[in-house]
Amino acid sequence: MEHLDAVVVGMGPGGETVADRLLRAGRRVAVVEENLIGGECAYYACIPTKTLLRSPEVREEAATAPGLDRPRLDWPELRGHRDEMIRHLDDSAQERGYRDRGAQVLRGRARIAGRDPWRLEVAGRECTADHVVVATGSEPVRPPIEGLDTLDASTLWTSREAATLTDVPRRTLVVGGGAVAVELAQLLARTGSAVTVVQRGEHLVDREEPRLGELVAEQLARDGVTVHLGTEVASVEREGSGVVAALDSGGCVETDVLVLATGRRPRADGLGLEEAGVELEGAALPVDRHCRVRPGLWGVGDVTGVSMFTHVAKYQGRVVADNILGAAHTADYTGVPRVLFTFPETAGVGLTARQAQERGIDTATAEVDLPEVLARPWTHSTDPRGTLGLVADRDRGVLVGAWAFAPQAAEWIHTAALAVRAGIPIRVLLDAIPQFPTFNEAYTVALEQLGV
Ligand SMILES: Cc1cc2nc3c(=O)[nH]c(=O)nc-3n(C[C@H](O)[C@H](O)[C@H](O)COP(=O)(O)OP(=O)(O)OC[C@H]3O[C@@H](n4cnc5c(N)ncnc54)[C@H](O)[C@@H]3O)c2cc1C
Ligand SMILES: NC(=O)c1ccc[n+]([C@@H]2O[C@H](COP(=O)([O-])OP(=O)(O)OC[C@H]3O[C@@H](n4cnc5c(N)ncnc54)[C@H](O)[C@@H]3O)[C@@H](O)[C@H]2O)c1
Repeated sequence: MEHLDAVVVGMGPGGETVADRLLRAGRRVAVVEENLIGGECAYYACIPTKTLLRSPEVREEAATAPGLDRPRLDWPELRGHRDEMIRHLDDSAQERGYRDRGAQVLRGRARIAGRDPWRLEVAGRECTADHVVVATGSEPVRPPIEGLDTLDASTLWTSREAATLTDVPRRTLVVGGGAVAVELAQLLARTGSAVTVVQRGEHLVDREEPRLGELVAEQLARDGVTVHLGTEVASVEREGSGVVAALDSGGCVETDVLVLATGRRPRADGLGLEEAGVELEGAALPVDRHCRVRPGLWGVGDVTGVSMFTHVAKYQGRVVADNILGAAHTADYTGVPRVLFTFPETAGVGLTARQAQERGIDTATAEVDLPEVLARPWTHSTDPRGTLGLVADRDRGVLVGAWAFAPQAAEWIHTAALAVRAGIPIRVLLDAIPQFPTFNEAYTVALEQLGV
């Protein structure tokens, strides 16, 4: 039986980051993937959705830029570009790339078959390793809606089917109100579907500042999306080629497709972890601050349940690779940006005002309307919009959170992300000199409003 330095189980962005770093350091590595090398992100999640959202965004920007007409959207062409971006669901080049770099590529579902040393079984083959990295991602949560089992794949989608869609449904019902629901609702509405969103929570994007949820709801209304808040789908029934969904608030929604966007759960079962003495925390693989589960066993990405983002999976991948290679690295999640690639972009980092108060922080907040205080929104669009909010700790004189709803917020939220992560004093931030005319200038105005 072959012995390796490390086996990486699951080749999404988390697993790929670890494998790449260990291979660069000359380690003997096997990578295991049961579906496509690149993971959910590359084929079914981040890449297709961001690709499909971009053309409608450009169209909107053109429509509000003086002297330009609203361009026509060619769906087959956009879909064709999406297909190229997701490599036509073909990872043979990725497999070849890893083999060329000296990695063993094992195709199939991995199972831990023993420990001391770690022993893995994949499609009837076994190997042992000093290190096993579990990077198996997450899967969609299926809510207990009566009648859901009677729907087939043509009428019941998860984000996977939505992100790889061929034809835009005439009517879509999106169940949920988080990142997946909002991005899909906007992209479907902007490519021609009549979209309804049914969200159980009282706000959209309910992990964020409630004000951000209001702004997102206003935007979806502009896009023609009907949003039901504080509502659940009680039951569904087939009717002809479509579906009728009964709402718990009374009334019903007729749709061609129902998309489940009700959260994701870490995918750690069936790996033989419990048999190896590892107890899961809920569905998540519990890791310490070095992303270690046990000596020689590591967890990376969505499976850890820490924060389900590609950038977090990649960060944890860097942390694990450093620790395996002997450079102790402790993970710190204080400045993780959370972006929705809607138009305008929606971004948050750090704590909401409520979370800060619950932690006993003497909290100061600010909210600025960007067109009121800046030149940039006006040079950018004839329909200038945008809001920036800040959350500060008065005693420490630092930012603990920020949120924004504005063009390009995905980029400039990183100013706040760095400030929160590094604890940059507000007096230093106030003495910074942001470029004129940019959205970044909003920080100076909002920081002054804090009065800290
Ligand atoms: C619609 C949608 C849009 C998103 N957009 C963004 C975005 O814009 N930005 C962002 O940061 N995040 C986004 N996310 C979240 C992002 O996709 C995940 O956080 C990211 O993919 C996690 O990476 P990972 O490496 O942990 O797992 P994954 O990408 O899920 O990869 C895990 C891999 O492990 C494999 N695997 C699982 N079990 C086994 C096994 N037993 N044996 C072998 N292989 C196995 C799977 O086949 C898969 O390829 C989005 C998510 C969704 C659903
Ligand atoms: N741009 C990005 O970075 C991006 C994009 C998409 C997804 N993601 C990540 O993927 C993960 C999953 O996203 P998500 O939006 O599926 O999950 P989520 O947990 O963020 O949101 C789920 C939402 O669905 C609602 N909900 C749950 N059950 C419901 C029910 N039965 N009926 C109606 N509403 C219900 C909840 O109130 C919640 O608002 C998140 O961690 C997210 O960060 C990131």
